[in-house]
Amino acid sequence: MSNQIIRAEKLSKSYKEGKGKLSIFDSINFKLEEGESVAILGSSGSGKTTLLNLLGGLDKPNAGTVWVNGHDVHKLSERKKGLVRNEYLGFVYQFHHLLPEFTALENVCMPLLIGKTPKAVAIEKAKELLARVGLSERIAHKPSELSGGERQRVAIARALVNDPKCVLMDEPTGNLDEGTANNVQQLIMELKDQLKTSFVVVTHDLALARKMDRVMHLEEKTLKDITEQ
Ligand SMILES: Nc1ncnc2c1ncn2[C@@H]1O[C@H](COP(=O)(O)OP(=O)(O)OP(=O)(O)O)[C@@H](O)[C@H]1O
Repeated sequence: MSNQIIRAEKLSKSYKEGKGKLSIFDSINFKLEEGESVAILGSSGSGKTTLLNLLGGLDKPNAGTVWVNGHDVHKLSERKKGLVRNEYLGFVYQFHHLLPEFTALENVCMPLLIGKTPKAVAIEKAKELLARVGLSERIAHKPSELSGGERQRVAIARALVNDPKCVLMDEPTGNLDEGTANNVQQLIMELKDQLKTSFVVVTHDLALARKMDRVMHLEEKTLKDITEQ
């Protein structure tokens, strides 16, 4: 039997616009199996970030259902939704969203400490992840003392520290120069090959998208599988 990490059915999203509404998409379906990677492409403003936020339980749809590992996320209380997110999902954003006053190590520890993991265990796990992304020498640096690519590596380590079933990435290479973007792209590909984690990657980068198991295109309010095109 297939093991679906994320399933979305008949998702619709619109925003209020004056007296009317701005419809972003209508009745979208999406599914992601364990270990599978999916890229979401689409022009600017087509709703990619909005879709990712709905899949991750960060924003509510106007209609439709999202299940994360079988949990109907938008029916859960905020507290339970937070627990489901923390247990099953990791997030990487275009702008790393690291906490500026904390070191790389402390930033990566944070999801574990929120999940009540003992501090010594959290530190060991965070060090292991920082080594995996090639930052053993930078664990005591604060975000302002790291390069853009290094910050994004810390953000990826933080997203993985809870052993999530799935990592949702919103333009993870979008804010980086070409060389650094290639470097981070390479890391994502290594992690995809080494780990059992599923990935959903919103990107404008066709080369990165083509390396995922499936490629989806969000356009004119619908989501199409274009893997074979
Ligand atoms: N909170 C909001 N209120 C009103 N409109 C919004 C809101 N958030 C997003 N939008 C609109 O929804 C549309 C989709 O935005 P979204 O950020 O999902 O697009 P995107 O495909 O990720 O774009 P980009 O590639 O430029 O990041 C845009 O037209 C945007 O202006």
